[in-house]
Amino acid sequence: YVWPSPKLDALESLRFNQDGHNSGAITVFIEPCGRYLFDGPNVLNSKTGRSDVADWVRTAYHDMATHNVADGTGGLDASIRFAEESLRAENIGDGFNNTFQALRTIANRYVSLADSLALGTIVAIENCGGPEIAFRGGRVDATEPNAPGVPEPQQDLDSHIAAFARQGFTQTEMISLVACGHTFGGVQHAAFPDTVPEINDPNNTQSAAHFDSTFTHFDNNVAIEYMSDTTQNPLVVGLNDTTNSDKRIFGSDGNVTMKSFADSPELFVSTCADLIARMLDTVPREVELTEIITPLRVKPQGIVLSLAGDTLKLSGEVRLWNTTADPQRTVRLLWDDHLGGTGNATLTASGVSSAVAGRYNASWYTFSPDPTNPPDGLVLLLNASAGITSMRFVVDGTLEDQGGVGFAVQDGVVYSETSCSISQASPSPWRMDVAVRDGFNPTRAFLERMSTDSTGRITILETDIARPAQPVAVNADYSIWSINVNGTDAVGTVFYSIGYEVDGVKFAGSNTHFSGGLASCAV
Ligand code: HEM
Repeated sequence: YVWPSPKLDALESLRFNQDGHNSGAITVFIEPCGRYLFDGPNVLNSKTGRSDVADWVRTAYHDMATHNVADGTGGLDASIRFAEESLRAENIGDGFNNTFQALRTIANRYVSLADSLALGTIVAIENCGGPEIAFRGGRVDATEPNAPGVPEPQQDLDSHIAAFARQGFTQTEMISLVACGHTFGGVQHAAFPDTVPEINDPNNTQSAAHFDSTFTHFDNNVAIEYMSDTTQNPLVVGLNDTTNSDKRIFGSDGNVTMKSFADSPELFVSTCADLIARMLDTVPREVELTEIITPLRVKPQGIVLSLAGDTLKLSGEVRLWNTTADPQRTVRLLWDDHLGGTGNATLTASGVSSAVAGRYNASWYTFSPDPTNPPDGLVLLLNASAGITSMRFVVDGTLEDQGGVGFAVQDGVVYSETSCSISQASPSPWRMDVAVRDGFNPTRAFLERMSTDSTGRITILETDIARPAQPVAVNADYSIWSINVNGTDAVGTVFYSIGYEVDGVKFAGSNTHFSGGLASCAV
């Protein structure tokens, strides 16, 4: 895709900025793989017998398992967040709540809760020994619970085959997908007291009986231990044969599939990569997923423009995919302006990141002319009359301009540094000044504020900024539109971006502002 595309940019960042610079939003919960959210931030390897990875993978399956291929209902749509669904007997346990407590933090206006569940599952599996999994975005959060339909261990083989067929999977795929999932985690005493006894182990305080000996990591031990009769899988060797669903499922083709997985880790890896991707891409019929998201080779990030008098301040970074730090590399930014001119700056290395358990690396460069000297050294100063229309990069002499289209930048509506604090009351009212470029002619400008609706979906509330009858010119090229932010809207924890509409097309603000640090309007 071509940058900028706010939704794909946001999904791509979560997908591919996994560790290191500008990353960690997901991996903080699953590195190391023995982490468990309910332990709090200081415990690296849980002594509960639980892990976030296992909770997320199980949540993804249970959320998807409501799908009905015949009528296209159900699927991965975060409907399991509704208490009515998560409290059903088929969804016993606190793992679903745990999962959304963590992954809700990465959801935003571009990333639905369902996409965050898919992203979390993929990033967790990739970083805990598993394969790279193709990711598509665009899942839509359900507004109500789905019909029941998650398989339960006491059900017979025929009903499991029928349940997976309804979800869109053959019997062989059922065997495989259960093995791919049950390489993580186990069965807990609290949820299944008749299947799993209490064991009073200080290193397994929730008495979890694990499916294989490497329960925080993806590997084919679930198959090796099953085939060699050394398995402790409580759904295979449980005392109550009625709940030995893995035994019935794994053995249902004479162990052909499980033997093939025990014999070939490569086959297990490739089969699971395909089936987990299909599981995550099983969505209600009306949902259209994006293409598989691949990393942009050169990607600007965090581009911010603001106006201060006759100067436009530009800050941001660029990520060079598939590169490592290299002091010899030179990266230059060229920007084209409204007057037909071009500016340029040499960028400074700002960090490195990695993804998919270190299989990919990226290096980052900041636009800051002098990163060690804030605040002035952090921004490039552009002449406001000339402005900016698009960017290009030159990496070691090679032009990077997205095949000639450049990296478009919009300077028609920007935050103005004349924004100010009206009073020190608490919450303290403030005035947001928005600078609108003469001739840009937006039909509307508005404040955007992230909110959640009654079903927990992220929405954007808009407040129109009135077009002034007599616009105040801030310089020869920009006029100010203002809005006062008062009352509870002005509390310092509420952040606003600036949206606008041109020729019937809405543009979202990319960076946020709040009352903190503003000078007094009176001065
Ligand atoms: C017939 C199908 C299935 C049955 C009957 C089944 C049954 C179970 C049961 C009883 C548990 C214990 C839950 C608890 O104690 O809270 C469990 C855990 C788990 N299941 Fe399944 N499962 C099935 C399919 C799957 C599939 C297809 C996946 C994913 C691809 C999956 C992933 C998991 C994971 C990761 C856990 C561990 C959760 C943890 O340790 O917190 N399961 N499953």
